[in-house]
Amino acid sequence: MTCIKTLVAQSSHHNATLPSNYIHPINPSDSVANSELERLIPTIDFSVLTSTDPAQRSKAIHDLSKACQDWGFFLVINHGVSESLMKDVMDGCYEFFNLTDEEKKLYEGTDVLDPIRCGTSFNTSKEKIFFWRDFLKVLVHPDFHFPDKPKGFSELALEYIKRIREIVGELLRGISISLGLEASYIHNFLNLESSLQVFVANLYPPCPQPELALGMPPHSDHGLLNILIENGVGGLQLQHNGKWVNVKAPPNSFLVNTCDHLEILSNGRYKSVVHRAVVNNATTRISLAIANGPSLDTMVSPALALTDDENNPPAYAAIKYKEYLQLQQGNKLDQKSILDRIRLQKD
Ligand SMILES: O=C(O)CCC(=O)C(=O)O
Ligand SMILES: [Fe+2]
Repeated sequence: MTCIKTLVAQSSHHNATLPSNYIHPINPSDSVANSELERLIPTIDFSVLTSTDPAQRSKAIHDLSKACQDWGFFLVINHGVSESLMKDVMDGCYEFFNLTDEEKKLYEGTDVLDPIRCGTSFNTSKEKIFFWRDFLKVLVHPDFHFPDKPKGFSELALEYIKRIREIVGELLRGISISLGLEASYIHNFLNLESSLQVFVANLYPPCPQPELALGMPPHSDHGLLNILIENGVGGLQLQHNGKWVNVKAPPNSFLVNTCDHLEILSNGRYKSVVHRAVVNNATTRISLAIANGPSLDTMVSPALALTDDENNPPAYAAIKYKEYLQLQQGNKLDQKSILDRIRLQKD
């Protein structure tokens, strides 16, 4: 399967049209919201969340709780990760995608749980219509794997994912408290000492007919929190009250979305947000998402303290994270289809 980068390089620039196996029937009800809504996306100031002043900290936890409940999405600012590390790791992604097809072929992988996998679309073995996206996915925690090219990329990535893990740890402490649980509840219950972290770099080259294509379909993510940065070219949209809201990260901020296992753990209080990536015909977009989940062999179920048999029965069946991940990565990416499989009927 040819990656998009090569496909674009091979096609003539004049009168380029989108190959028919990339044309998606666009749903006309998929309306894009006006930019007003975009300005309402919540922002969490990380320095306030980690403040030693209890009043400041509880205000930030309250904001975090509202962001998770109302949006499933927020920006994080003042997180302490240096601009140069963020830039260097993004440059590494760019250089990785610039390796030759032969070099990248070494990292292709065959199984959805292979530690290093690069490819195109989402899961070409299950798709008839493809997405305008190339990717690199690497399992980087609890064991660190990484491609050995380009030179120096692996060291940068290791430093970056460590910092992300610290930030995710703090966010999840705040989220535990906001759910009325002990600060360390999520960490202990989901064995975050050996949490799964996946490094996902996405490349969206310019597309000849962007209105007919999609970079990624509407979907939610596995895991707890996904931390995303991008190269200043917008394309991410999230679903909010039935509309698609464009999201663009202000320089040096993180885009954070809540994922399926937080929805399960919170018994539906914090729903994973559906999002997609659209493409453009002018500029290459790169995004880097770090997926942060439970440890692979954890059975995830709604927290006991958040359920009761009478008014609030468990809304999701318990499932091992590894099994969920295999289902999500091994099928077509489609809305919340895997979460829907484990929803329990409410009478
Ligand atoms: O590139 C983006 O903005 C979205 C990426 C994404 O949704 C993912 O990697 O799961
Ligand atoms: Fe995603």
